[in-house]
Amino acid sequence: MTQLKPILTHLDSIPSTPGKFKPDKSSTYNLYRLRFHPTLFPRFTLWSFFFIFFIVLLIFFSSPTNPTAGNSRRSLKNSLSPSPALGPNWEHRVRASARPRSKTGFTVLVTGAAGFVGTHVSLGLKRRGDGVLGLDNFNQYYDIGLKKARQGLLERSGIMVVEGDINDVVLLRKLFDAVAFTHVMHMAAQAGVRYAMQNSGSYVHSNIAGFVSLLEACKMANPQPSIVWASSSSVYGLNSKVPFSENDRTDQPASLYAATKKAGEEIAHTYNHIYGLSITGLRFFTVYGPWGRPDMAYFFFTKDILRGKEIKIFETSDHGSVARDFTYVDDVVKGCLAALDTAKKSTGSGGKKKGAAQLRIYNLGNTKPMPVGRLVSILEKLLKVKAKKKVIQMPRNGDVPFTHANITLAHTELGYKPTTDLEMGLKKFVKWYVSYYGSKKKKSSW
Ligand SMILES: O=C(O)[C@H]1O[C@H](OP(=O)(O)OP(=O)(O)OC[C@H]2O[C@@H](n3ccc(=O)[nH]c3=O)[C@H](O)[C@@H]2O)[C@H](O)[C@@H](O)[C@@H]1O
Repeated sequence: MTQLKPILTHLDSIPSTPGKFKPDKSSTYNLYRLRFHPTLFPRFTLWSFFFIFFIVLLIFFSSPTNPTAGNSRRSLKNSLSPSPALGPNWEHRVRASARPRSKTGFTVLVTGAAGFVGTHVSLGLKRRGDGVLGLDNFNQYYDIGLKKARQGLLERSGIMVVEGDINDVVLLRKLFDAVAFTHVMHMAAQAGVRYAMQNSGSYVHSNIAGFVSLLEACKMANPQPSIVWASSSSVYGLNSKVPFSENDRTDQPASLYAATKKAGEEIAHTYNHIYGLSITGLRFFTVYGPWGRPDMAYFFFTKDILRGKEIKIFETSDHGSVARDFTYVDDVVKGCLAALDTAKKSTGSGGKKKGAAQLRIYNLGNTKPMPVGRLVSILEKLLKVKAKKKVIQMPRNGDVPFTHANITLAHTELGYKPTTDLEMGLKKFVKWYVSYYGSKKKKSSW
């Protein structure tokens, strides 16, 4: 993002429509002279060749026809670009945002703070008096307008969201220099199961390289923070034993997304083992709710039902229903905060381990899997619109036929107890959706 700026600034001075370009007199005069001066002709040809080549390059790098490619280029730029000049005023705001209300409050860095769960977790922490600093790269995976609106929500609660990528090591160092974070709530990720078939690089960039970059910053910090991060139910992959328990095998992921989350769990093990970082991974089960992600089925089904557009309901190859353990976001937030509250301190400092540290994994699900068809009929009832449904066989796109969480461990150790059923959760979602987009079709760009 930061490296895009100079290019965009430059582009600002280039007319978008050549016909609208009004060169000043001197340049017209010079061009005139260049064009008709016989000795300068070869130089002009060379010059114009370079100019056109440069313009083509600019167009190629600044206006991707393929948002996917644009995304990965943008992420790459984020990681390579120098951080913006971050002055004393910036540091002052960063510190103010991260300062807890009481001495016992936590000082938390929330990555992916403008994301769906990141926003809710940030608000939950702030509400109870913890200091929260957000970090988000505002990538183009889905409507940036929605992310900016979430940022507005956070800012109104006194939470600053720094715009930057977890791969930006200079920025991370600045943040950790400015604030002694007691905890890191790591929610930043390339989410979505099916999109991995379009943009594999962004999963590696955010979920693997980005995670390592963040852990590097945490390991060097003094004191080291405790880390809670978002893993995924997708790590259970093609397992058929239900419900899914934390000690079940997780070695048959069905998507690259799942594979990168599984890799994250192994990476967490390494940083815990070598550097004494206290790390807790939370396996979220299809989290939904207000301010949700437009790429998720419940969200775009709502949009399409309201627009009278056909929706596709996946079924298994033997015509069985596909089911998910849909989990309401407020329940997940409670699990996240409980994980933070029970996290022990990291034992190392400045890159050196001083003793064994805590390493945990928990399922945060609802324990009541629902067929996708049932999700759709609840939406139809709430929206008072009949959906145009088409049942098709689940494409080979990384989806798994069902998920079902065993939450005994989270219940015992975190006191986690989901209380929102799908009807109630979708009712809250639809209420938000209609207030945000209107009951007709407002521009949700997914
Ligand atoms: O639990 C998780 O770990 C994952 O949950 C969701 O992934 P998913 O459960 O696939 O959620 P959706 O993409 O919203 O799909 C929900 C259900 O609708 C189905 N579906 C999806 C799309 C569609 O057009 N039709 C359809 O029937 C899917 O097969 C799935 O059963 C999130 O998108 C992931 O980021 C997250 O990590």
